[in-house]
Amino acid sequence: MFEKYLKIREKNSSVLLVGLDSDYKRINGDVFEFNKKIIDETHDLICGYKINIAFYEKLGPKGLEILENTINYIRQNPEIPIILDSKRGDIGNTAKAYAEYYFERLKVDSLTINPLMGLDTLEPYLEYKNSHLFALALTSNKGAYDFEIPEKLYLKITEKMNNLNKQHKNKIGIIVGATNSDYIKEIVDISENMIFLIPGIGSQGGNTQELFKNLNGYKNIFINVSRAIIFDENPRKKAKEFNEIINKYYSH
Ligand SMILES: O=c1ccn([C@@H]2O[C@H](COP(=O)(O)O)[C@@H](O)[C@H]2O)c(=O)[nH]1
Repeated sequence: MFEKYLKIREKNSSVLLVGLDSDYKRINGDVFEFNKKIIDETHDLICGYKINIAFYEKLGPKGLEILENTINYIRQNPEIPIILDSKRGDIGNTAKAYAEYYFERLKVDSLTINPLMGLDTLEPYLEYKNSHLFALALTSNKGAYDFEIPEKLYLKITEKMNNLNKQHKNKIGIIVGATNSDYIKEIVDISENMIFLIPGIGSQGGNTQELFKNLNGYKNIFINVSRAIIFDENPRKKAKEFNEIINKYYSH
């Protein structure tokens, strides 16, 4: 996934990660056709797609079929990284079951995980040769102020993930929210090569200029935008606009 990321970032001059949070309640018609249109309109402007599994699980078996069809459709262009946002975290035996579905059957490039239960819960995923994980570190919601920020968990998680990333040769990244970007400075200081997956720009109101000030030139980033692109009346135009704003601050 790391190599794929570097290649497409350069090819498309983009760090934009479009989120397929395709809530059927906001879609008139077929969810797969909706995704297909977004992918057709944006594939040359993006650095990857993030698919949040919640919007597919809530449709039951049909939703999982749409999820698989969407992944297969994106995979027709094997250069594009696919991140499954499932925020899993469980004991090894259960993590192994998740890993089988995500990496053997769906064959996604990366998965979001919740590292709260400890490093042993990540091992089943890392056994796969080409697997990659994004660990929640500093989330974009106000609840980040309940535990992550006051207990400095975001720094402890970053430190552990940075070490793990060195051991596992770029198979780990972290999630850091643009809405709490003041704390990103400290994260940058202790991160070496990990990719940051950054949600919070767009519908959640994160400030792009502030974010880049705090990133202080850190290069390995994905900036996720979901609702503000996919539910716009012109997703291609919107994706271009986000890309332009981001590229005002990001030098490729
Ligand atoms: O801290 C986090 C972790 C994950 N997310 C996810 O990112 C997208 C954001 O969607 P928008 O529509 O651009 O707000 C969504 O899938 C979240 O579950 C996050 O927002 N914050």
